[in-house]
Amino acid sequence: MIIAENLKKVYGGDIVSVDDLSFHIHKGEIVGFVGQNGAGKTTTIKMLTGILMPTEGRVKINGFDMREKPMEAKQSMGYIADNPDIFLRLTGLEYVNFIADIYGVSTTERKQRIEQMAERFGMEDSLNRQMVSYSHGMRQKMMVIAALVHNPPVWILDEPMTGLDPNAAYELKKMMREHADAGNCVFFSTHVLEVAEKLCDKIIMIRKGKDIYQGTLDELETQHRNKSLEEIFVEMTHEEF
Ligand SMILES: Nc1ncnc2c1ncn2[C@@H]1O[C@H](COP(=O)(O)OP(=O)(O)OP(=O)(O)O)[C@@H](O)[C@H]1O
Repeated sequence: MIIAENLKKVYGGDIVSVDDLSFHIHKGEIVGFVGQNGAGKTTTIKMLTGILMPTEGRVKINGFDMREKPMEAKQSMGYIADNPDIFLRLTGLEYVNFIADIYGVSTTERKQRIEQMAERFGMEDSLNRQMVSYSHGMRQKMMVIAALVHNPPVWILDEPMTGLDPNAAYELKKMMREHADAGNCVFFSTHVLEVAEKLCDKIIMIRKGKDIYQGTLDELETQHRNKSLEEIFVEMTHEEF
């Protein structure tokens, strides 16, 4: 459902942020994307979502090539950026309706989805307040609701748990599992290794823009006997200064 082929991104002519990165994410999978600060996770996610054009390589979402069929590719995905501080003058409901209008979601469908997700995140009573008055976590919850209001098959989430309280994080993890189990896929970046450990079918670990591991956590732990994921991560992403 997500195909990244030989992705490369060079900023300003000489900063190689992502370098020859390839992966496939299939139906039914939750895949965690991990790596140190500055490893190239957000840059990769921006290429997957069509926000940034790759310097080299290509992206396919749900069978649609991002260069040739950008509208179809984008229609197939729900994307949560790493910063929820946008459109703060709108109320939560106005923001979600604005996104639902862009995707052409019918009134009945959006009402049902907004109500259902607002209830799961405990946001029912805050939908009519301006987002400027929200806490960071509440803004993050609205980003999740808006990103999923068109019921996209492919979810691409950049550090989605940041700022969420334990209840909301629990709900989102449950939603991710339900979504994958229904024959869709979820790709998300995280610094929280316990989340990756508990939730993901596979992980992709990158270092300086290159992948250093792709596969299941079981395989990784078998390769590094008697070590925790944290110890393995530190060992594999360690840089010589
Ligand atoms: N607009 C830009 N111009 C120049 N360099 C950039 C730009 N955006 C990112 N970079 C560089 O690309 C590299 C990867 O950055 P990126 O934001 O993709 O990392 P990340 O893995 O998401 O990091 P973090 O975990 O801190 O969010 C870093 O060296 C960063 O400085």
